[in-house]
Amino acid sequence: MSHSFQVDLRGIVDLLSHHLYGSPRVYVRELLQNAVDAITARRVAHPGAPASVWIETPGRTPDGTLRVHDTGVGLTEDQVHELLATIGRSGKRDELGFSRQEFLGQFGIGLLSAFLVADEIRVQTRHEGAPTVYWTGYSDGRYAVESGPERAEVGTTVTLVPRRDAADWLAAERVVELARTFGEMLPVGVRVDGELITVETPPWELSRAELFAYAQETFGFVPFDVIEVKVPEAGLRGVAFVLPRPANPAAKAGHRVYLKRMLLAEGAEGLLPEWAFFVRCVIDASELRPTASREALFEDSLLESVREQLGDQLRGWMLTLARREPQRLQQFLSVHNVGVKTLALHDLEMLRLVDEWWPMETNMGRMPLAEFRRRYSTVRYCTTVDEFRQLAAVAAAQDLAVVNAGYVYEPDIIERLPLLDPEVLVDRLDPSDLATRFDTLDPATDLGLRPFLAIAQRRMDPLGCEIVVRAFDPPGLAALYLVDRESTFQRQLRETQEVVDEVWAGVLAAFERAEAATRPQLVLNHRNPLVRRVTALPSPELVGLAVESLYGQALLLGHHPLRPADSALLNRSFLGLLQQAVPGAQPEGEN
Ligand SMILES: Nc1ncnc2c1ncn2[C@@H]1O[C@H](COP(=O)(O)OP(=O)(O)OP(=O)(O)O)[C@@H](O)[C@H]1O
Repeated sequence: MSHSFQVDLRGIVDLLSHHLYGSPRVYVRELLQNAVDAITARRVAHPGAPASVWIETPGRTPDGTLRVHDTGVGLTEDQVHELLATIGRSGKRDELGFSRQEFLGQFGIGLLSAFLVADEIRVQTRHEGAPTVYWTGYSDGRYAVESGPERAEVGTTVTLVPRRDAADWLAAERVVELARTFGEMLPVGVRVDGELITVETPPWELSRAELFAYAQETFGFVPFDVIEVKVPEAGLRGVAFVLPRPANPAAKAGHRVYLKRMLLAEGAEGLLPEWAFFVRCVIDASELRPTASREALFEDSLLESVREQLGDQLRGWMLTLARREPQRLQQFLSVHNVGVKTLALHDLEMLRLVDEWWPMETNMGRMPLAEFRRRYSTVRYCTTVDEFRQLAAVAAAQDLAVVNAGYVYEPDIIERLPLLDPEVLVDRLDPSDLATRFDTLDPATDLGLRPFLAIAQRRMDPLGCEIVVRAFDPPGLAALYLVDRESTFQRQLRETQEVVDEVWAGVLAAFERAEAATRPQLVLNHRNPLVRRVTALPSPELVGLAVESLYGQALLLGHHPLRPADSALLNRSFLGLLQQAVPGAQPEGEN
């Protein structure tokens, strides 16, 4: 023997209100949607049939109910039983059960959302050639069908008897606001208490000049540019507004999405590729699907294809700008370079665009990488801003052109340049290579410095640093602390070993190299007058203090991390020098 499921309507309404819909506000959307669909259905058979929807709010009706009237197709008594009173049954599917493309609704649950704000829903409806039917549904699951006076016109009136605690949701002001939010782009005129809330022209049909005004009114900014977008296979048309200010790449870009001209979401995600965070879109699509709550786009292969095509269109806009208005492209890049750089990591065209147009900081002035290559052939670069700041002037003085690739994605972009042209040479600057370009001293001077170097090296030994004296420009720079990449790695390795347990420390030890091969260098500049005086100091104690101070200053200048031993040294050398400098202090060796 077979039985039918029993449905507890209260449970279903609870499910809808707490788990499906974000807020009771959606009741306005669902009622508007049903009214518009009914008009669409009627116009299939009678294209000239009247098409209007009007809402009366409780303040305007004699019994304090909210009424939604439409001139749609109406329902017969049989349809009322089948469609209104059966949850999950929709008149908007074809014989095979597929949702029909011309309608907004598809799930057969929308009307239930009225129970979020009403205890009782009344439907008075007349289908062409059939008597008027009166249906009343209660939130406890009962419903009644009756006959009554004939409606003058074909169509439907849905009446909501407000639930006491939901009266706010039905107040005139709120209803106008919600009807406008959801329905202002609908192709059918909608009035609330006599006021027309639908717009004459939707944004995707506005002229360029009007679009700038629209963006200002809707989003509160004057866009950098407006881009028309289109994906015919999804019945999608719309506009992308380029933000005039940088957007946070981590913040999800939300777009105003309409499906068949009904608002789906003001902050819909997933419409554009993630990198396209520099635009806000307003689009309408007839073929994209909503989730059941109608608050987000359903993720399917069509949405994926839309994302790809919209991404192509935005990329195309940038490339056209590069060709026709390079100045404007540079302005755009100065605002949105992070987005474009992200794109350049995956896309050769974008890489080319960054290469040609994005002015990078270099120690020879700002210029795009392409120009840098034309002038200096090899793209030599620093990977941190600190390293660049420390070495830029010294490198320039040795005629070594260096790019500051210390900002996000720049090293990866530079490393990808050979994909554009295999001839391109890129080279990450190893600071210790710089020292090989410095001049060595003549043998006599070198010999004379031996005693000084012996004392200085003893002071540097506990710090694991090698001291050398070279001559280099600019003469104003007394000392440089140079760490090659390998020793930076080794230092990090040692620091990690100190904090991990024994097993890991053992594993990491396998990577450790002999210390001497990779010691950082403190390079003193013999062209600097102060350094020359320091090398000539008679007192070993003073030499030690001076060398320690130069070491500390070089560390600070290069923004190198200070270990506890370095901080202690800085402190000691500063106080030591102070003692030497302040008259009346204890003489050397008596402390
Ligand atoms: N104003 C109306 N005029 C004519 N028929 C209506 C009206 N409102 C509802 N109906 C009928 O009742 C059915 C159920 O409506 P309901 O809003 O619950 O679901 P739906 O619109 O089909 O789908 P969805 O859940 O996606 O909104 C509709 O398919 C339609 O046939």
